[in-house]
Amino acid sequence: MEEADLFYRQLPKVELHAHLNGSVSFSTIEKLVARKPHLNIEHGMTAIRSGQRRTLDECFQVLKVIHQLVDTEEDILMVAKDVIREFAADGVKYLELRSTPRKEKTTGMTKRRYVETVIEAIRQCKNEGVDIEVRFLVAVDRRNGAEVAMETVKLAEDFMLSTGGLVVGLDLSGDPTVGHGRDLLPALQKAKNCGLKLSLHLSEVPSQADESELLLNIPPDRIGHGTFLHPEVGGSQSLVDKVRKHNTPLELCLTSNVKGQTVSSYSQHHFLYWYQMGHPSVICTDDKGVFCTDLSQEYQLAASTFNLSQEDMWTLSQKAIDCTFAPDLQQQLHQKWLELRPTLFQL
Ligand SMILES: CNc1ncnc2c1ncn2[C@@H]1O[C@H](COP(=O)(O)O)[C@@H](O)[C@H]1O
Ligand SMILES: [Zn+2]
Repeated sequence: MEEADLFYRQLPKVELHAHLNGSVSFSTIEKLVARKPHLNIEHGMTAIRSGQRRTLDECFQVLKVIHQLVDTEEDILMVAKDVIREFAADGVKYLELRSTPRKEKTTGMTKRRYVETVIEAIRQCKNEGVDIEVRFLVAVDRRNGAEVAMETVKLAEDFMLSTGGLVVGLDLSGDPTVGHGRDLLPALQKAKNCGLKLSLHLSEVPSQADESELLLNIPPDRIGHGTFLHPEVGGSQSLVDKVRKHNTPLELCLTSNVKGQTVSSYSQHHFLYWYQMGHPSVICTDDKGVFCTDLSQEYQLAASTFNLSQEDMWTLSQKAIDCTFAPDLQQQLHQKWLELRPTLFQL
């Protein structure tokens, strides 16, 4: 392994934006395919390799293929445990996973059981001594509308209260070209009021300025992507001001945006805009399986693209601790970072 690779792998990291089914690795896909040969799914259908580009719409098709492969309780348990172990092996010390409980008829289990299964995976990894803290965000898929969103919020609230703090929040995701955030506002507001933290995908595609304006008024606790918020790309100063006023951290996923073609190249990524402003910006993977990446690679890409030093990247990873939805763990994580620092900078 090259020295730079080793540095980014050993760098302790925080992952805040990872969709469970988008994070399924090649080796887990192989196990799933072996369980379901009749589906005739090949790996080319579940991932977008280096140098390949897809439209965002095609990315959602890929996620649908993965959903076909991950459709029983055993699958979900295996996938969640594999994903957690892989993040841990990549040097992630704190992970916030998010996933959408699917309709009972597509998985044979209730949405409640779906969430319980992911929680079980988190608990099993903890008992096995995997060196990572994991928290969970229940995801609302915007394509399913207001009523399902409200049900999901209730489910998330129940789990927040019954899991001793493992469920910390709610994610809003799904195809950004479908539906309007306005309809989901009551559900999101309710989530916020009952103490769930909110991470919302905002302005992932152009022409969502109105929706973003509305959703930023809630306000969310973190923003996923925010690709088109700033004026240079069709957003507006008023959107930027809102984000700045609340100091709302952004979850930035370089490879996801480049492969999904909402950003034309790494050097054009809006990471630079926010980072230069000193705004809290957290590098994340989004869907490490689909986009064939991992968090160390994303850190390394940001460093090489924007000419940042290892020291800069250290600071970026350390600051991400303050953006987690687990305030009870932040002090302990800072301590861990301080303990690990000497070994890293001796390389
Ligand atoms: C690429 N950009 C993206 N934009 C918006 N939503 C995305 C996404 N990538 C993934 N998801 C959301 O995560 C689900 C898959 O994981 P789970 O089944 O929930 O674990 C997708 O169906 C979509 O709702
Ligand atoms: Zn996402």
